[in-house]
Amino acid sequence: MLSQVQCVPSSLCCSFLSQLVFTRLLSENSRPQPSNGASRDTEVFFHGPVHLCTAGVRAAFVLSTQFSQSGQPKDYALPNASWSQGMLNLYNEFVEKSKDGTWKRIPSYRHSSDSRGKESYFLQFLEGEKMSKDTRLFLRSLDEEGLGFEYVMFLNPSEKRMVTVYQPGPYLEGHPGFAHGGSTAAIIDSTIGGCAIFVAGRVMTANLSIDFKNPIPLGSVVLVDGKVNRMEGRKVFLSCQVWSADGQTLHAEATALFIQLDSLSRR
Ligand SMILES: CCCCCCCCCCCCCCCC(=O)SCCNC(=O)CCNC(=O)[C@H](O)C(C)(C)COP(=O)(O)OP(=O)(O)OC[C@H]1O[C@@H](n2cnc3c(N)ncnc32)[C@H](O)[C@@H]1OP(=O)(O)O
Repeated sequence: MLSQVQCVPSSLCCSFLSQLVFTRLLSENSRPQPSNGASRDTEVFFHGPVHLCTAGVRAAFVLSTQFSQSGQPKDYALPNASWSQGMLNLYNEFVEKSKDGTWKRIPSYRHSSDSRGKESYFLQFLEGEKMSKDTRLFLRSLDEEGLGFEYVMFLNPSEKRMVTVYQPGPYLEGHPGFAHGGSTAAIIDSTIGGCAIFVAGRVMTANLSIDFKNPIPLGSVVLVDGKVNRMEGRKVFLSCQVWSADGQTLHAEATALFIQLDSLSRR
């Protein structure tokens, strides 16, 4: 694990740069788009066939990490090589529970603009808004598998409940060996955010209160279990618990208030 972590910064850097080069070789519509100014630097950096070859290999890798074989945006809420056996076990458990329709796996994309179609809530959320292709969803912002947020959400519509099977990676470190509390807040916010969206459509977090009970070891697997408790007008009240995979350790408890939005146009 250590060697993997140590080699990642340069690998991420290469990946980023080769993304930029690759976008120059593809049509304007290809993703990801280079950021402003960076492409000029990249042009200089990648002079010469060796660099271009390296860039091509890296670009192919990056492309394969962002698109499925069908050319559709990649769904990141599916197993990958970084998932531990514990993560796979819980995933399989919920896939099994989904067979009778009680639970439903929620697909997860890197860009809000990829999340179109009937599964999408982003489209509904951003209807009429400009959907940028230059942004990334926070929890899917890293290129390499296993370094950040590895997770899959399952929705139980009748219970208004969302469970996230979550494996925090080494780039989420706070205290040595443990997940940063902010990363835990982010996965809680997203889990209950999904619940609130299911119940109330366009919402934003107004308040999130977390009691951190036990630190979460990096690389461990936890269950983030959130649900809607009640709605009062535009206010959606939720609660959430974060448990170790074996159910023996309560890592965190949270309550939250989400507010249903009338419109984003005034923002
Ligand atoms: C099938 C489904 C699949 C889904 C699959 C999804 C999977 C993937 C999910 C990813 C999900 C990402 C989830 C990220 C969620 C963010 O992280 S959102 C980002 C963080 N939040 C923000 O930036 C919000 C900033 N705040 C604001 O914009 C505004 O303050 C708000 C929250 C929209 C509220 O403003 P407002 O609409 O003007 O409402 P306002 O009149 O102030 O308040 C309404 C009521 O709420 C009360 N209230 C407001 N704020 C508070 C507060 N902090 N405390 C207590 N009461 C409050 C007010 O007192 C008022 O009460 P009443 O007088 O009606 O009784």
